[in-house]
Amino acid sequence: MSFGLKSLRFEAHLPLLFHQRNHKLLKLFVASDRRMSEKSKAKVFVSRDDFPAEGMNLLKERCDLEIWPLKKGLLSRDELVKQIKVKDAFYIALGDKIDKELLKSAGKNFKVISTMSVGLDHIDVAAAKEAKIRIGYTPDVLTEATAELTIGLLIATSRRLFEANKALRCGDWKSWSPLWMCGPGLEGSTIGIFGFGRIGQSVAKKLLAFRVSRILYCGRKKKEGNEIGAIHTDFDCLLKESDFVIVNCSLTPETKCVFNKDKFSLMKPTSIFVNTARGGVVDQEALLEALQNKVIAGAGLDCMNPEPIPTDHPLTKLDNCVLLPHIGSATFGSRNAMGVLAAQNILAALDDREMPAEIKV
Ligand SMILES: O=C(O)[C@H](O)CO
Repeated sequence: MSFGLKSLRFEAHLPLLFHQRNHKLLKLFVASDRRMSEKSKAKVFVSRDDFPAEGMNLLKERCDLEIWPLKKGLLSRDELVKQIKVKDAFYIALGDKIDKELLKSAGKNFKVISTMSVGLDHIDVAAAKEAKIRIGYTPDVLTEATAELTIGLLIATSRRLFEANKALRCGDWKSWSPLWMCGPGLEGSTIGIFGFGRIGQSVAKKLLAFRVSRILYCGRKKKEGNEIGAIHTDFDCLLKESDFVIVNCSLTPETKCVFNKDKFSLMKPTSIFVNTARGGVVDQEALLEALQNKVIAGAGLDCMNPEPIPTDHPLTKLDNCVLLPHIGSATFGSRNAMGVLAAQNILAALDDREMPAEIKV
């Protein structure tokens, strides 16, 4: 009986012993797994140290980050060459140029470039594809912010907000004056939108609230305007007919410098030109001349060439030109969402999963 009891007691301890042994094994396994995953953590190079924290924190959980400190100055090409040899991924932004030569230096583990931008003109996408390197970008999350800024710039330019503000500060506001600081209004006007993708369409929808009379657009998308009554037209017709010409296309070899001297000369002398896309779409010298010679009435630019534009550039001297430092997507919400999406793109690519926003060529 007692033997039986002992044996029973012994047997009763068995699961415990088994559990303890397994627990030890489990602990060993977890430790070695942790060591392994630490050893095999993906190496990500981050091109500047002021990206929004939420996206960075997502990456930090799973990757070893090497972050370029801006106090060392802007990132050099040599540094990128050094980094692409030894990293698995790049987390970059607009100023970081990724060309074919650089991609040739990519090490065997390099898998993915994630840019915190919707524009891809700083990346040689075809060369990346050839090198089997995936590219993530950040569409959609900045559409509304950029469209809002476009409307803001349109009004700031046509209604001469910066000029009026400067005049007030200089003491040039002597009295209320019937025609002082007048400009064209949006109501009843014809708007021309060059590039009718996500941002162009959002700008068009917002403009309906201003009771514009017609919205013309040109670009590859021909039917997208139907729903809101916008009219697809050819480029020259858009320039000739519009009171406001808005650029919302991406910069590609086809759109490079499409706004040149000939095209500005087709526009109305009263028209306003607004660009929230890329400076490279415009022949800037031709625009400068058009503004100086009053071929067109004014321009509002959120992007130019180069960026930053030198502070003594002749465009900065013109009262009929409003310049903003590429802030189209600069709302807290958009920039944060862009940062998170850029991080999610990297994590997905490192796992060989579908990326939330991958550019396919
Ligand atoms: O391409 C982009 O994302 C914009 O130009 C910056 O937000």
